[in-house]
Amino acid sequence: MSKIYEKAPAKINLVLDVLNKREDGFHEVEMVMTMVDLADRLEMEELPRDQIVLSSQAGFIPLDEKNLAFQAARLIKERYGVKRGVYIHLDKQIPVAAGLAGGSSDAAAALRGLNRLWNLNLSTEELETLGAELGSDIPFCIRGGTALARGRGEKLETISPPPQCWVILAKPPINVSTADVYGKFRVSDIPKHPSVADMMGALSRQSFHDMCASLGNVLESVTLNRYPEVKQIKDCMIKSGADGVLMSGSGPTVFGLVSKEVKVARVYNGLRGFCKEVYVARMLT
Ligand SMILES: C[C@@](CO)(OP(=O)(O)O)[C@H](O)COP(=O)(O)OP(=O)(O)OC[C@H]1O[C@@H](n2ccc(N)nc2=O)[C@H](O)[C@@H]1O
Ligand SMILES: Nc1ncnc2c1ncn2[C@@H]1O[C@H](COP(=O)(O)OP(=O)(O)O)[C@@H](O)[C@H]1O
Repeated sequence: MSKIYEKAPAKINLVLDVLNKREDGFHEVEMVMTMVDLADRLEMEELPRDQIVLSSQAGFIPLDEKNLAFQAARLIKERYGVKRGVYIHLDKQIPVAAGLAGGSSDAAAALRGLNRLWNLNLSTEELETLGAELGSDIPFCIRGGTALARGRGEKLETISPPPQCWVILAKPPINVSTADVYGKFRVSDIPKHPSVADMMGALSRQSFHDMCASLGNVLESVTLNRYPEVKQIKDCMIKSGADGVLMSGSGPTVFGLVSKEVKVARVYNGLRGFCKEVYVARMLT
C-alpha cells in the first residue's frame, strides 16, 4: 500500500500584538507569522480496518485523542464520511509546548496528507476552515509561507517572505501553557504595541536590518516576568551578537536572527552553557 509523507515545520511569530479580549474568551490578535526549517515529519498509510492509529518515536507526547494529529484525522474522517482507517507515524523534532506550534503543524500536515490519501479534493481554504475548529494556529500551518494573521489567528493574508537568514532557537526546560499566558495577559499593561505595518514594510523591502528592528511580542510581558530564564536567554543571545531576538508565541522558546554564517557559532556556543535545547534553522522562504 502506498505511503504519504508530509512535513510539519515550526512557526515563529515575528510580530505578536494583542488588541483586546473578546466575549468568547479568545484574544483579538495581529501577528506576522513565518515558518522555519525545523520540522516534524508525518508518514501516513491506509489501514485495512476503520481505525486511526498513531505512533511516534517521542515518548513525551500523547498518542491518543489528545494528540492534535489524531484529532485532525478524526475530524476530516467524520466530516467527509470516510469509512477507511489510517496509520500515522509522527517523527517529532519540534520541541513540545514551546511556542513553535508543533502540535498545530502536525494537525495541519495530517489534514493535508489525508486530503491526498483519501482523494477528498478539498481546497486549501476548506482545509483551513476545518483546521480552525481544532486550534487558532492551524489555518496558518496549513497555508504555510508568511502571513499576517488576524481574528484569533485564523484570518490570514499571505505577505512577502522574510529575507533569508539564520534562526537560532533556544528552549529552556519549562513547559508553557498558551491558555495560562493569555489568561494572565492584560492589554492595559502594554506600554507600546509593536507595529505590524513596520514589519510588513521591512519584509516587502527585504530589509534584514528593518525586520530585526520591527520584532515585537506583547506576550513577552507575561512569560519573561514569570520565567526569568527566558529573559536570561534573550540577554545572552543579544550579548553574543544576534541581530534580532524575540520570544516566539506564548514562549518559552526564544529565537535569534543572524544574517552572517560566521556569527551563528558564536550565538550557539554562547547559549550552550545554560540551555540544552538549542537548534539552528533557516527561514522557509
Ligand atoms: C500564542 C500563539 C501565537 O501564534 O501560539 P503558541 O504560543 O501557542 O505557539 C497562538 O495565538 C496560540 O494558538 P493555539 O495554540 O492554536 O491556541 P488555541 O489552541 O486555539 O487556544 C488555546 C487557548 O489560548 C487562548 N487563546 C488562543 C488564541 C487567541 N487568539 N486568544 C486566546 O485567548 C484561549 O484561552 C485558548 O483556550
Ligand atoms: N502532535 C503533537 N505534538 C506536540 N504536542 C501535542 C501534539 N498533540 C497534542 N499536543 C499537546 O499540545 C500541547 C501544546 O503543544 P505544542 O503544539 O507543541 O505547543 P505550542 O502551541 O506552544 O507550540 C502539549 O501540552 C502537548 O501535550
